[in-house]
Amino acid sequence: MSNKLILASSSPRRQELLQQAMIPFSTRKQSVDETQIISDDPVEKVRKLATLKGKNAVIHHDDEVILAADTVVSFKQRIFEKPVNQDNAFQMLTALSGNTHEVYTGVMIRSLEKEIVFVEKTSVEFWTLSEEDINWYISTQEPYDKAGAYGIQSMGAILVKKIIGDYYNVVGLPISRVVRELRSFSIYPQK
Ligand SMILES: Cc1cn([C@H]2C[C@H](O)[C@@H](COP(=O)(O)OP(=O)(O)OP(=O)(O)O)O2)c(=O)[nH]c1=O
Repeated sequence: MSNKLILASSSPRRQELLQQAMIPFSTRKQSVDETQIISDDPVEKVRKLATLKGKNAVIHHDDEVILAADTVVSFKQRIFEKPVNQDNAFQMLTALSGNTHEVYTGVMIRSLEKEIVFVEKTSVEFWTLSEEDINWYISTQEPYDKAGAYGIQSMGAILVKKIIGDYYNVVGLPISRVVRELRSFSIYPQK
C-alpha cells in the first residue's frame, strides 16, 4: 500500500513539478517565520529552512509523508532570497550579471517513522546584462516571489547562458532526486 504525500508548500512551481512527475499529493499550506534561521552558509541555511518547514507541518494520519523545500541563490559569500523591493531586485540582478552563481534547494521528507534532509546544488551562469535589460526584467514583476530575483522557467530564461546541474533544482524542487527518495517512503508515480 502506498502512503499519502503532503506538500507543505505554497509554491506553485513545486506543485507543478510533482504533477509533472505524476506523484499524487495534497497541499497543506503553512506559514513559518523564515527570519528565525540565520546562517551565512547556503547549504546550512536551506537545510535548516527545509527542516523548519517540514517540522512545522502536522502529520494527522500514520500514512502521511510530508515534503518541504527551500531555495536560495548564493553568490560570493552572499545569500539572495526573495527581493524585498525594486532596488533590492536591481542589486541582486546587477551582482549576478556576467557571473556564475549557485542555486541550492534543501528538501525535507518525513513520516512518523523516519526523516531525510538533502541539498542539491546547480550552477547558473548569467549573460552580461545592461541596466536597461535589468530594469525591463524587473518591470515584468517576475523577480518578486523568487530567490535571486529571477525565474529561469519564465522570462528569466533569457538571462541565462549556461547551467550545470538539475534545472528543476533552480525552479525550486530537484524532482528526479525527490522521486527517487520518495520510493523509500512508499510513494510512487501513478498513471
Ligand atoms: C532561482 C529561482 C527561484 N524560484 C523560486 C522557487 C521558490 O518558490 C522561490 C524561493 O522561495 P522559497 O522560500 O524556497 O519557497 P516559497 O516561499 O516560494 O514556497 P514555500 O516556502 O511555501 O515552499 O524562488 C523560481 O521559481 N525560479 C528560479 O529560477
